[in-house]
Amino acid sequence: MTTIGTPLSPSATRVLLLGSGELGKEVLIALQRLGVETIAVDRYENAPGQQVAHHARTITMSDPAALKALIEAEKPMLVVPEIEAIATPMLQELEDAGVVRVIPTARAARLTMDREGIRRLAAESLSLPTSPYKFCDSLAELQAAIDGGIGYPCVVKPVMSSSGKGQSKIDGPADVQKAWDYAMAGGRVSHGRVIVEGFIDFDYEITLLTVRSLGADGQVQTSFCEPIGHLQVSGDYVESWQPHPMSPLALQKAQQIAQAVTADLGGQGLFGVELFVKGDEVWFSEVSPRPHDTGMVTMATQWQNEFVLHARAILGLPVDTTLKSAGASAVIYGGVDAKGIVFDGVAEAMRVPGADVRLFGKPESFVKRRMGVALVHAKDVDTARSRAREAAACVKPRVAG
Ligand SMILES: Nc1ncnc2c1ncn2[C@@H]1O[C@H](COP(=O)(O)OP(=O)(O)OP(=O)(O)O)[C@@H](O)[C@H]1O
Ligand SMILES: NCC(=O)N[C@@H]1O[C@H](COP(=O)([O-])[O-])[C@@H](O)[C@H]1O
Ligand SMILES: [Mg+2]
Repeated sequence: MTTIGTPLSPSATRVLLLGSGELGKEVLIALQRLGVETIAVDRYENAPGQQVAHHARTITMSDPAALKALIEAEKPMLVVPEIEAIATPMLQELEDAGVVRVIPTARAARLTMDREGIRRLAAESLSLPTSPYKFCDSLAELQAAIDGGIGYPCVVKPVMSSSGKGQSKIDGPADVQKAWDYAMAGGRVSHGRVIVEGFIDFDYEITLLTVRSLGADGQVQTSFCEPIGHLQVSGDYVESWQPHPMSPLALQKAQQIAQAVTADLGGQGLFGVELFVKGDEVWFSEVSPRPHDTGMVTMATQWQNEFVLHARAILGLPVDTTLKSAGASAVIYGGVDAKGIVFDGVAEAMRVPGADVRLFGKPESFVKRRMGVALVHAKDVDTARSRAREAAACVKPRVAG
């Protein structure tokens, strides 16, 4: 039975988020609405989620000692990782010692923290279809992996990175050195290791949001949201839409893959399972054991968006993954390198039929930093996509003053 206490009192249900960017901010809002006491942690001050939580803490989350000290001091009921770059072996230690429960599990956070853990689990332990791949620790190893079977074109990524940071496509021998150097500069934590993957020439790619929640019988049950289609540029998402049409066979395979990988990772919560699809063929790409950036579209399309679903699932509450409307999201990038920027054109964006805008409130903008998102609901996905692009284009970030 789920019991929720009163925030800021001895009975409080305390939840600590490790990472408080745009995704964490919405999870925190969902938790606040349920009367949960929230602690928002990030690597820098005034992160989006820190602006809406009861408490804000700033630490180096990849430092095991700092992480342990924080969790022991805060004594949360649940620790919810929101980003990959966390000292996950320490989370595992604390979970094993019974100090905290990690969402969905410490093992899931550890395996998905870098590309190697989750790829080996999916391809080698669960025998799920993936692109061919090799892990390499030097430029020479990278070249040997390509020559030894991965071939061209291929994709190189730092083992620890997200949102496409340090990722590039190699079309031929002339690109190899550049891809290696770019990966070395782009990882979240300095690591000399990369994955090189054979390029999958997919028709489309989706995120299948998958929820592990408790049923009335107290057993974990798995539910799926409608597939989310998305468009990525340089490994970073720029547009997403829901529902994405799929053949019955491809959808069935996608759900089977999502079921297998989330069941193995275990625990309760929402997962973003990334899949490539060509005809009826489906490949597993990766999984986030937490809300997914492309899933921001669910703020416009579902009765319970992905953040509400995550909050409810982790607390043992029932979930409903039903679609409310077709819709789309389009990313608003910073466009400038500056602190304390301002946004013009928000009203114009909101005048686009069915449109809404989220500005994340990040204290510092970079040209390619995601600062906001346009969300649109419409009668069909094509209309929603063009309106979301139109709304996002109305918003013009600039240096203040
Ligand atoms: N093997 C591949 N074949 C074809 N395209 C690929 C391959 N690997 C990655 N991509 C493209 O690059 C995108 C980003 O890759 P991936 O999801 O591995 O990176 P990421 O940095 O983890 O991104 P995010 O954190 O946003 O999920 C994919 O969504 C896909 O569009
Ligand atoms: N693909 C993963 C993803 O979208 N993660 C989201 O981006 C934030 C980091 O943004 P930042 O790099 O701008 O600080 C994370 O905190 C999370 O909300
Ligand atoms: Mg991805």
